[in-house]
This record gives sequence, structure tokens and C-alpha cells, in this order.
Amino acid sequence: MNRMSNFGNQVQFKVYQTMPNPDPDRLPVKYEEWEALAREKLEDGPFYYVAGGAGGEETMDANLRTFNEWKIVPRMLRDVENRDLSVELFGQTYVAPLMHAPIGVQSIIHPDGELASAKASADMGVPYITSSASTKSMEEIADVMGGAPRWFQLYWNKDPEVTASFLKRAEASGYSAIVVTLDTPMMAWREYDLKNVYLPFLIGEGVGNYLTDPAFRSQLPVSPEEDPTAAIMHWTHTFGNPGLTWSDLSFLRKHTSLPILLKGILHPEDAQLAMEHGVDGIVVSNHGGRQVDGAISALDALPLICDVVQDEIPVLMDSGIRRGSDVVKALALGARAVLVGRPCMYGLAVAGEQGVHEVLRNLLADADLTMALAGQKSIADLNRSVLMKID
Ligand SMILES: Cc1cc2nc3c(=O)[nH]c(=O)nc-3n(C[C@H](O)[C@H](O)[C@H](O)COP(=O)(O)O)c2cc1C
Ligand SMILES: CCCCCCC(=O)C(=O)O
Repeated sequence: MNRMSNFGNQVQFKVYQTMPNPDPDRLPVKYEEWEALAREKLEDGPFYYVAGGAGGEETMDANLRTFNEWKIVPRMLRDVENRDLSVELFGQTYVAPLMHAPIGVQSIIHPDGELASAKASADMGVPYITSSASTKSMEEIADVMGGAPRWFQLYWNKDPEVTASFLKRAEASGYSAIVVTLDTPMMAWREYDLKNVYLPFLIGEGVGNYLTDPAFRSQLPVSPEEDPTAAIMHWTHTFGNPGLTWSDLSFLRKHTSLPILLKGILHPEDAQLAMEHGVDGIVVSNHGGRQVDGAISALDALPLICDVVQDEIPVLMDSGIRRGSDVVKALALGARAVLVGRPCMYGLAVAGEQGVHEVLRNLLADADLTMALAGQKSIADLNRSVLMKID
């Protein structure tokens, strides 16, 4: 039997066993409850850094609302006893179409930070995408994951030597794809962070990958150990590169043989350009509503982009995945896999590695059960006929 088809039953049994005498310390099941507990654990600064969006949060809200506008239309009598949630991407088979989104500065959420999230993902067989802005270095994160699947997310530094060095280090430490985030060459107008006067990078969080990088260090007049403030200031000036254009993509291709995915694509014409420039995949994303307030929701953008891409390269998506039904809807609209962001961070805040593990496990179980009850046994069979849009 496929490994994934057990998740639903495991969770059901656990819930039913604890029903007569609920343990008050039991970890939450509901997304909203994880978020509420995270709110209790974290100070205003870190909590709103995670939970907040750009501007008036119109796009962040739209990300969730558009999932509700699509309805699953279940089918019956289709033998769904054995389900297959596995997915193949770039020649590798993954247990499920779910990945841990790249998330930086996790030390503001839990002292174990990215190491906890990476270990939980590795244990679940869920690929972990290490952020350039991780508190821990990409090598430390790779070390705790053993041979488990991992990708690396690149913030394209102004200094080409640093960008090339990151790509080289990612290959050397066993990352098997590069996700280039294009929507954050600079931080957006984030009202909670401005109100709270909270930017983790300025207190040295999330720069671990840089401080250990030989190319980054070679640009500093003195070492970061001697003058941490100067190192952070140098980072703020070089972190993002708003001057990039499509023709610059050839630089990345020259410096890595790994598959390259572009994250932050929302316009169908950019999807077309991505293919013309030979990229290997696309992540439809508005960064969880954290960058352009007023931008199209990721789920609205997804089918428009899939219509252009026509399965020539894999299209992944994130921004708004909260429950198993969201996973099924995104896949039915053309995504090959989805990335999970804030839910994992609330799990991390509440219970460290165990919390992330529980969030991922529940999400997988929920997706598996939703597939089964909708009469779908393989993600390859999912298509738009499974859904209906209610405006
Ligand atoms: C606290 C936080 C930090 C993030 N850091 C990064 C990052 O370093 N690199 C990146 O590409 N995306 C980053 N993201 C965006 C996520 O990868 C993903 O696009 C987003 O969380 C999806 O939206 P959702 O959380 O609403 O599901 C971050 C998101 C959050 C909440
Ligand atoms: C100076 C911008 C760094 C942003 C890195 C973390 C991130 O992507 C986020 O959304 O927050």
C-alpha cells in the first residue's frame, strides 16, 4: 500500500482515542488554533513579522478568499481504497505534492529555527526549501537533514560573486534545485513592522548564510566577528538587486547545473518569458501577500499561468495553503505541487520541531482524506473538472 494512504487513518484514530478525555496539552488540529497559540507565545514584533502582509493586507486576505470561491465536486464509486499522492519533479519522486516553503529568520520564532523545520520536513519526506535569509547556514541545515530532499532558495545578491558562491555552496551541500525569488528585491511596505519598529535583519537575525560566505566576507573591511554592525549594513546594501532583467538569467545558468525555478511569477506574460529563457519551473506566488498589496491572489493567477505553460515545465504554487482541500484545489487548477508557509511557522512557534511535524502530518492526512472522499485516487487524475467556481 502506498505510504501516503495511511495518513488519514492515523490522524482519525488519534483524534478519536483522545475524544473522551481530551488532553489540554494536546497539539492543535485547526489552523486557526495554531495561529492563536503562536500569538500567545510570540512577542508583537516576531508574531506580526510572520502573520502580517503588505499594506492593507488586501492580497493576503484574497489569497484565502479565492480558495473558498472554488468548490470541489466529489465523485462516487471510483475505488479509492489505495491512493497515490506521490509526484515526480526533475527526475525525483517525492512522497506527496507538498513542500516546506522557503522562510527566512526562523530564529525569531523558535531558538532551533530552520534546523527544527528542516528535521521535521525530512522526517515526513517533505522537501525543505532553505531560504537564503536563514539564520543557520545552508550547510548546517543540510547536515541535520541527512539524505532527505532539499532545495535552495536564492535571493539574488547585488554582488555576482556572492550569488555564484551561494549556488556553488548549495550544490556542494546536496540541494537538488534552485528556487530564485524574484518578488523581493526589497522589503515591501509592511505596516505592522513599521508600527512595531521591527526588522529582524537589523539585529543580525537571518544573515547566517551571508556571514559564513567566503565571497561576502571578502567584501568586508573587517570580519563580522570584529564589526557585526558593518557586516549587517553591507548586507542591507547588497541583499537585493532591483536592477535585474530577464537577460541576467543566463548568469545563473552559467553557475549551476541544477534545475532553476522562478518564484513570484503572477503574470502569464512572465510565465511565457520564463519558458523562453529556459527556466525549469515556476512557482506562482505573491509571497503570502507580503510584497505587492493589491496584487492578484495566487490561486487566481494559477490557471492563467497554466494555460500559457501547457505542461511544458512544472508549475508550483503557494500563498494561502491552509488545509488539505486547498492542496487538492491548487493541484486541480494545474499546480504540480504546493509550498506551505505560515502554517509551518505557527507549528514551529508552538512546539518547535514537533509542531512543524504535526502541521505537515495533519495537512498530508487531510489532503489524502479529501482526495479519497472526492473520489480521486491519484494526483495525476486531478483536473479542473473536479472543481466549480462560485462567485
Ligand atoms: C516569516 C516569513 C518569511 C519568509 N521568508 C521568505 C524567504 O526568505 N524567501 C522566500 O522566497 N520567501 C519567503 N517567504 C514567503 C514564503 O516562501 C511563501 O511564499 C509564503 O509564506 C506563502 O504564503 P502563506 O504563508 O500565506 O501560505 C516568507 C514568508 C514568511 C511568512
Ligand atoms: C530585506 C528583505 C528580506 C526578506 C527576507 C525574508 C522574506 O522574504 C520575508 O517575506 O520576510
